Amino acid sequence: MQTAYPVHDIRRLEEAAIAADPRHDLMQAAAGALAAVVAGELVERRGAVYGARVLLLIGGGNNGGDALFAGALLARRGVAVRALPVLGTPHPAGLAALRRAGGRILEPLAVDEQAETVPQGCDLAVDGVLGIGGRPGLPDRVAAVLDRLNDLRVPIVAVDLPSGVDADTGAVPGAAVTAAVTVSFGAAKPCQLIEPARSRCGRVVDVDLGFGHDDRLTRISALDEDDLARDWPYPGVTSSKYTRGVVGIDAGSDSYPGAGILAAHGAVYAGAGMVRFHGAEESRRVLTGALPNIVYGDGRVQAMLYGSGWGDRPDGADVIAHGLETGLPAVVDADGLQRLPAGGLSPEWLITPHAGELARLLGCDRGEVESDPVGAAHRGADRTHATVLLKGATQVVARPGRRSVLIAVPGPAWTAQAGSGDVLAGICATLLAAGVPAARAGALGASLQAVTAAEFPGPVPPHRLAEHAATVLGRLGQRAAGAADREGSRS
Ligand SMILES: NC(=O)C1=CN([C@@H]2O[C@H](COP(=O)(O)OP(=O)(O)OC[C@H]3O[C@@H](n4cnc5c(N)ncnc54)[C@H](O)[C@@H]3O)[C@@H](O)[C@H]2O)[C@@H](O)CC1
Ligand SMILES: Nc1ncnc2c1ncn2[C@@H]1O[C@H](COP(=O)(O)OP(=O)(O)O)[C@@H](O)[C@H]1O
Ligand SMILES: [K+]
Repeated sequence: MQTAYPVHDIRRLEEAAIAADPRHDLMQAAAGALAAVVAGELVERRGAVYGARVLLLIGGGNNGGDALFAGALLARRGVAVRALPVLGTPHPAGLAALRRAGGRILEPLAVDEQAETVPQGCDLAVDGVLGIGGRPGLPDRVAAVLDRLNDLRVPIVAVDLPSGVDADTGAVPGAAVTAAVTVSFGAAKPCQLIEPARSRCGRVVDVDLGFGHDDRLTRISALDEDDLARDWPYPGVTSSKYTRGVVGIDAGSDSYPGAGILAAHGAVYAGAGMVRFHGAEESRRVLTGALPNIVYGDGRVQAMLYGSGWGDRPDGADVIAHGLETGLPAVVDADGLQRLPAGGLSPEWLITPHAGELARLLGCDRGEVESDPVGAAHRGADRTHATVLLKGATQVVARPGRRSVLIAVPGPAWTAQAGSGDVLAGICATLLAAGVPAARAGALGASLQAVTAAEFPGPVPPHRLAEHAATVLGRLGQRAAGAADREGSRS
């Protein structure tokens, strides 16, 4: 699990670290770590540090200061360092340090000349334009320099974060750096975890600056495959179908029978103890042949799924309202999302909108949701009183009244196809039926689908991907059992 903090919290952590030890010079520590990473890249890419040519892109804040002090350290190791001020007035002490070490400061040139100053044969560029003080987007003249670096295939090491991205939301609304490596100081920023900024970071090196923690921090916590393997509710030696959980599925319609079929595949292949199908007649006909283990009579159920493929089902709102009265946890997906009770749901319920569906719930544009998925997921949870899994390139889980969020393991965009959402809803309902709390169910379910798509890449249809998820769970379960055995033999 990796945890990022919003910029205002990172500033608080910095202040606390400085207050705790005023002599600890954070900028020198940052610059030292940055220089070491750049040196490592130079060795990897050209075999030696000495004699390399490095261009520093310098903005007017402390991010530029980090780059200048790192440049001074590199110059002392025989690197030909040139600094190009591209924004604002460069950090004066950093400039002086670079000069003393033998680095060259290029004249800030006229708007249309900046791009020409990128030297031929430049081995690497350092992006010290903007850090956590940056507003997203970069002026055209900086974009021109980046284009030139890109044309010359010069790799960029970003200082703290790639300049131009929105550090808190992960949005990339204008020109921005695409880094080969990002050297991130003190704590991870949300842009390291949220697309499209995440892909702009390249390899991330986290540098510890001795920041502490406190309970007021907003945590943006990203699951990894180890978390998925450890937290999945595998059957134990004494499990029965009831302890594993009975999933009730009310999904599909005569117009969209596939959704019911796909949701049932998701539930079965995610390991439900039993699946009771209460959905469309048309879906049933296929399911009896395809998945003969599914039952159709009324009986015990531990979690429900409503809404996938309902279309314009007229009694949908009543079905959900009745489900709420039973007190069982449930997933509400797709068309069910337009039929939520005015009084809201419950935090034990998981709703699974994509950006368009959440925008409709919030009465805003899809673009607004996509440009700040964490913020939008919060608003969705607060509005519906339910736990929200916002689907998309980055899958965010938010709980009502809670600022911290979970982010699922990222996966390839192969899952961006009709029917994936239905399978995912079935997977999440299985987790609820097994007793997993709604937030963890959303994060684990989305992670399983992503990890499966990464392991079985290509245009695999969603019901086949569901089958592959069973294979992945088998593998993860063995790994988790092995890890538990090793842990047991140590203690
Ligand atoms: N404060 C600390 O304790 C530490 C800070 N460090 C560095 O300091 C950075 C933050 O420094 P700053 O707060 O000075 O902020 P930045 O270096 O991100 O730059 C802020 C400056 O750029 C201008 N600016 C912002 N967005 C712009 C845009 N889109 N176009 C044009 N100009 C824009 C602002 O007006 C401001 O003058 C961190 O990212 C990190 O690199 C490190 O040295 C580690 C310790
Ligand atoms: N760019 C992307 N990269 C990775 N996964 C994606 C991307 N876009 C969508 N997904 C995932 O694909 C699935 C699509 O679900 P959804 O849009 O609800 O499809 P449907 O409702 O048609 O079944 C979700 O799990 C979503 O998070
Ligand atoms: K930067």
